Amino acid sequence: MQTKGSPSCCCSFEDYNLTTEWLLNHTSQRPKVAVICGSGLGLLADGAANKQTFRYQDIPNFPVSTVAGHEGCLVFGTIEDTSCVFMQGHFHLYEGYSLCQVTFPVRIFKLMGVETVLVTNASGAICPDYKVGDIMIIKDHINLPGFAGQHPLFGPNDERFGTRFPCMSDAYSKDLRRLAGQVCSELGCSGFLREGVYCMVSGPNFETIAEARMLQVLGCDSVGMSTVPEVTVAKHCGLRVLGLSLITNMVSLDYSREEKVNHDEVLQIGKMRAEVLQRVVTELISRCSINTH
Ligand SMILES: O=P(O)(O)O[C@@H]1C[C@H](O)[C@@H](CO)O1
Ligand code: HPA
Repeated sequence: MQTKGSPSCCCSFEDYNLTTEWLLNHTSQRPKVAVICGSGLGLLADGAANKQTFRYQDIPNFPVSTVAGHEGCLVFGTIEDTSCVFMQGHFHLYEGYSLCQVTFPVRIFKLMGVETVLVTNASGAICPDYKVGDIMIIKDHINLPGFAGQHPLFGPNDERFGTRFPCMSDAYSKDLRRLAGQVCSELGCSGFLREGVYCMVSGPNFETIAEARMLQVLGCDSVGMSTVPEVTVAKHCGLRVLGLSLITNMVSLDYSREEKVNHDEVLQIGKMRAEVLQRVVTELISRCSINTH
């Protein structure tokens, strides 16, 4: 693979194949569902049985996690009869990875036979009605880095994965969103369930107040530093996507507000909601292949 920071794709089809082959040779699992765990949400894998864990550093071509709250492990397992793979920790532009590296695992999952990707993250609330601890089903996203030329599909298009100009108006599966709503209400989460628009910024700094106000005007309900590249690449290669965002902090929209956000707080809220999110994810996986297309 080329060095970090390439402006366009730095991973060849051979790179993807090599990693896929390595994983297929090291596990008997053939996952149908992949779960990408956001900051502080690695515990989502705890609901799986028959677990087999690989450290990212031991998987050929895999990037490694450099951020607290991202364990850096790929966990295979089963939920009921569904074979799944969990990424305990994902990759970010702000770590110095190219978007091709950030999204590398998504194409590996596709080549392994995954059909559905469940992406989770931590985000700050722009919508003033939201509360810390809310779970937001992602209805749509704004790819702000994409507007500035940072896009995971920049560069020559590999038709083996998908078309040059993918449609993104239905990136988040309606069926899966409906199912997530149903599962959350059955598990008693309706009181803190939302559906909204997630905006990706590159980070690593949290937003200024002027930036936060701009995001509000743009129609964002929450803001974070991940997910959009993975979802874009997943949609490009025909995977079904569900996105769940945990609201870990209120973004300051007001110069008189004294609270200052920090990453420890983000991780702490993740811990607080990990158990309930784990139940939601486990239930969703056990039902998603039966109830949706
Ligand atoms: O990796 P995600 O998007 O879940 O985590 C958010 C964005 C930054 O990585 C971090 C900031 O606290 O949380
Ligand atoms: N802004 C950007 N990313 C985030 C935030 C935030 O307030 N909270 C968690 N990730």
